[in-house]
Amino acid sequence: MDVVLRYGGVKRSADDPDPWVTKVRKGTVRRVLAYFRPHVGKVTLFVLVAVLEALIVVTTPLLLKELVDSGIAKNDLGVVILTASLAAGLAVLSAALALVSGYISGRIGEGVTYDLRVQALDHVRRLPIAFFTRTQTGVLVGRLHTELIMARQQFTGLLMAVTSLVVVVVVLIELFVLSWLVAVITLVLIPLFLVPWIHAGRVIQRRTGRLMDANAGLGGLLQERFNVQGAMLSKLFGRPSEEMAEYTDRARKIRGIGVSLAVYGRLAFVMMALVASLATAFVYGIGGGLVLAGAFQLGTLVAIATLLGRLFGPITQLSGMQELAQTIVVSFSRVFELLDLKPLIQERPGAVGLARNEAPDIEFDAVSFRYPTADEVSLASLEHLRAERERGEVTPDVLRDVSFHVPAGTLTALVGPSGAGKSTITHLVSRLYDPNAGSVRVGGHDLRDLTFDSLRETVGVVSQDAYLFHDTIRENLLYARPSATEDELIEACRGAQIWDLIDSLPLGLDTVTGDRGYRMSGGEKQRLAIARLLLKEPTIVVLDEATAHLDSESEAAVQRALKTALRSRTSLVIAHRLSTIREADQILVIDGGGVRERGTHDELLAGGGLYAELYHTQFVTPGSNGAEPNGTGPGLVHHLVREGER
Ligand SMILES: Nc1ncnc2c1ncn2[C@@H]1O[C@H](COP(=O)(O)OP(=O)(O)OP(=O)(O)O)[C@@H](O)[C@H]1O
Repeated sequence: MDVVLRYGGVKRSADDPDPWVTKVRKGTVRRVLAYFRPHVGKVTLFVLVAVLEALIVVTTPLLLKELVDSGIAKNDLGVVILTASLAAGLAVLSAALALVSGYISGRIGEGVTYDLRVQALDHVRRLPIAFFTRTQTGVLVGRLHTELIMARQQFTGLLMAVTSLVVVVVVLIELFVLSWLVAVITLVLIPLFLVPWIHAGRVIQRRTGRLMDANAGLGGLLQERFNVQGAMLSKLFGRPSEEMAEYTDRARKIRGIGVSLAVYGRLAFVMMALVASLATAFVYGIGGGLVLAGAFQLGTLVAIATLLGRLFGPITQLSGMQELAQTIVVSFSRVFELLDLKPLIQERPGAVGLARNEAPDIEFDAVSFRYPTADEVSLASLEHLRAERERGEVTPDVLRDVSFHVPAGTLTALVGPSGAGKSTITHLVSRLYDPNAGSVRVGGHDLRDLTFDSLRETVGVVSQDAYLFHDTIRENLLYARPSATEDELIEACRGAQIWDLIDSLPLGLDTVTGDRGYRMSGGEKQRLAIARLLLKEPTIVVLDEATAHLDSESEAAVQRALKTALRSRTSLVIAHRLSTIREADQILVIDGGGVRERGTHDELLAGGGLYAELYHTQFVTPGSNGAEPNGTGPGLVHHLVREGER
């Protein structure tokens, strides 16, 4: 049977949209325990140390008993010194053992969390791009990082609770041996002591869950708004006062929960100390009477009082044990949820590599494609909006029966209206997605038969908005080929027409590009991306030309860089510039998910179809931006876009 738990163990209904609600599947506990298997040696050692610690806890009161009854009462200084020294020695040993058990529990907790984290990171890395397009980054990072840190902390608590269990059992046995009456009274007092503690504990647990929600909410918002693109959008379009009000509101909520948590935390400890003191006073009262009545000696009373002082701490730890265990199971099951997500795109066993020496051709054979639905690729709990999923989302066909051939070493330009499917075609070439019908072949091999490594080496992609890591130019370039020498880096930068700029910077290749490359201009970023591509030396280039207007100097530089990049490679270019379109060996006019026209610029013009019609209205009619002597400007494509939107 499936169990629905709120993070931290409070039950909620199954249809509760709270992101902290997690369905814990049957068998999860066994799966969690499996992670302890490699650490069995350490767990055994930990239990042994716990038993030793418990034995010290119960031995010290016996020494005190001897000190009082055989030393002080019988006026024997030797016994007093011996028992006091032994008690001091045990105290030192106990402190040392506490350190050892802290170390072992840390090693176990960290070890188990490490294993799970590495496994999860490796798995998420393999998930298809569709997963990342659906998932809210902040929530994913939270699950792989923050929640696991929390689980690790709970581990330490749980292992401490194991020590406490041993201590409580041993102390109770000794209490019975010393005085069954006091032991029975203690057993009666324990529930009295536990009720307020458990109540405060539940409130704390609930509010901690709410605090995590609130923190995650603010964290997600900040991640979205404070990255460069978010900050830019908010500066250009944002409503500062409303945004500030939202931050303040969320921060206020966190403050409110934080204060109440501090109060409840303190209250719990005050209550614990109070009940423990009351119980001790009570036991002293009864025990004192029993000593006077001659039922037992003073030393026994001292031993009992000392034992009691050591009983309540471990009991409080034990009371939280179940919730700690539940929290661990829930955090693990949230990671298991990710691990159970099967990557849609996988390398098949026996996949082959492509020969690297010459450029292969590309062939689309009756390809149909629709983007995967949320249910196929992601988890509802990682998506911010779940409306689509709840409505039983169906995704429409984006490509229908697309067939074309890009001969080796030639350039094919894709043009067409916005949303026609051009980018989707390029995604299929780099196998970001697999087609639903038909096949995409490179060098005669279906992409699904090739190894990922081989495909990555063969296909190089330059997107419109080139992504750069927040690192130096050098590191960004080396990402494509870590073994590249300084000379190779410079040569690639020269080929990409970016070397003069880099050379003029005070730090040269060691200049930091800024978050997502925001310190570079659009043209510079694209040229850096081209340099990265040149270093990688792919035999197929997939390029999405920038639509943004560059100044004529950058424009010319990008064009020259592209010439180098595309030379003797098989190229598929989403073309936005007339110069590229004119130079293409073949133009495919994509419309409504299919190839509407195909041919060279001259053939298509001569054919008098849509392309020709658009070319004439856009470039030849009086008053248009016309002849475009340098062949730049996205006029034709923009016109095609408008046509597609009509
Ligand atoms: N990740 C995605 N998930 C679902 N649908 C998508 C996704 N990406 C694109 N689409 C849809 O697929 C269709 C084709 O999009 P695509 O990006 O291929 O068009 P395009 O021709 O490249 O357009 P543009 O010139 O505006 O970039 C569009 O209707 C788009 O909304």
